Amino acid sequence: MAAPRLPRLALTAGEPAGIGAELIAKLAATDLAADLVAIADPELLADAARRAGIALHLESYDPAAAPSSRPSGHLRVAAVPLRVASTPGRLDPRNAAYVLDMLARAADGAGSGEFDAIVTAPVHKGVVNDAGVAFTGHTEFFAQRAGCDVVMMLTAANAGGHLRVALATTHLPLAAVPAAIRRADLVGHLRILRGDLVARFRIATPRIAVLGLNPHAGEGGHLGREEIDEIAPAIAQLRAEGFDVQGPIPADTAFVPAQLARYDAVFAMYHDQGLPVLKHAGFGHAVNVTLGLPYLRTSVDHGTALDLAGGDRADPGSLIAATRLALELASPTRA
Ligand SMILES: NC(=O)c1ccc[n+]([C@@H]2O[C@H](COP(=O)([O-])OP(=O)(O)OC[C@H]3O[C@@H](n4cnc5c(N)ncnc54)[C@H](O)[C@@H]3O)[C@@H](O)[C@H]2O)c1
Ligand SMILES: N[C@H](C(=O)O)[C@H](O)COP(=O)(O)O
Repeated sequence: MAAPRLPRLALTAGEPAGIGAELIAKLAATDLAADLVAIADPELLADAARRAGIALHLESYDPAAAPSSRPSGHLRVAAVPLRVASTPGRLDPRNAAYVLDMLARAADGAGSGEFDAIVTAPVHKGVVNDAGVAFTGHTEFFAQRAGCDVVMMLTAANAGGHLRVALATTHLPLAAVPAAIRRADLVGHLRILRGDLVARFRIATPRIAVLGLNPHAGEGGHLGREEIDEIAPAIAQLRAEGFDVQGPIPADTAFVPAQLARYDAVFAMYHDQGLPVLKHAGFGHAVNVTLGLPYLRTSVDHGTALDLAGGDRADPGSLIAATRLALELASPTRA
């Protein structure tokens, strides 16, 4: 019997002034058995590899060629040209279009089944906005392009298991969060979270902890009403449908080990309620997964690290973990 085909993964190189190209060169230098296609400027990749002292052999990617694994140090590239030469550590809004072109190429390829999953290196949200394009992150970009609602979840290996933190809201100012905590949205996002925990993560009956928004989950309404008006009704609706969803749980104690052991995932109300805990536990090896897309997308747990760009100082641990997770979870869509 023929061996199952490896999933074909699109790797986007992210902000050119950051560490993305170096990370991709380091990933290519591993012996990870995968059908990897970098989406990037080939010269930028070659330059990053040289600066990091990595022997990288780039080949041009032919979408019609049979999927194949690659020898260590080899990488196929779907070329997207930089708009202007890039200097490590120096953002240039003129290259925002390059960043968006890479994401669009990956999204279109994944949407058409050319790629089984997308793995993204970090982008700089600010410089894309400085270029005049409203952009809050990959998660929202891919959701908008696919025309669907999504959930951001980060996962990290934890003593004896996995810490998974999903977010009710993503990249918005803290002042805008309370207005975004709405029963219907919470129900929709919890359905996506549960659906992908079952379908992709193979957890038959996921147990989900839903956090409160306010201190002590609102203290019975004395410290805020979102728990009473929006979060508890969303939980009650889903519990009536048979979901194993508990809460609203006070966020300050939700992450103590005895509590965490009861759940497969924690659903936090906002970015900096959930992600500092996850990154404290697993920074450098955790993975960001976008749930709800028609294809799989994983990413690193860190940013562009402009302070490290242009040498051999970036740790590729999270990109390697994101690639491994994509290989594990992606279902090949082509024969
Ligand atoms: N997946 C993504 O695209 C993603 C994720 C997070 C942040 N960002 C963006 O990155 C930009 C910079 O964000 P930031 O400065 O808050 O966070 P950052 O993660 O870039 O840097 C935080 C600290 O971690 C270090 N660091 C980050 N990655 C590292 C690596 N691989 N190896 C070793 N050290 C590493 C940096 O040197 C810095 O000291 C922002 O625009 C932010 O929006 C993008
Ligand atoms: N919220 C993510 C984090 O803090 O790691 C990060 O900003 C990346 O988000 P996107 O994957 O949406 O770009």
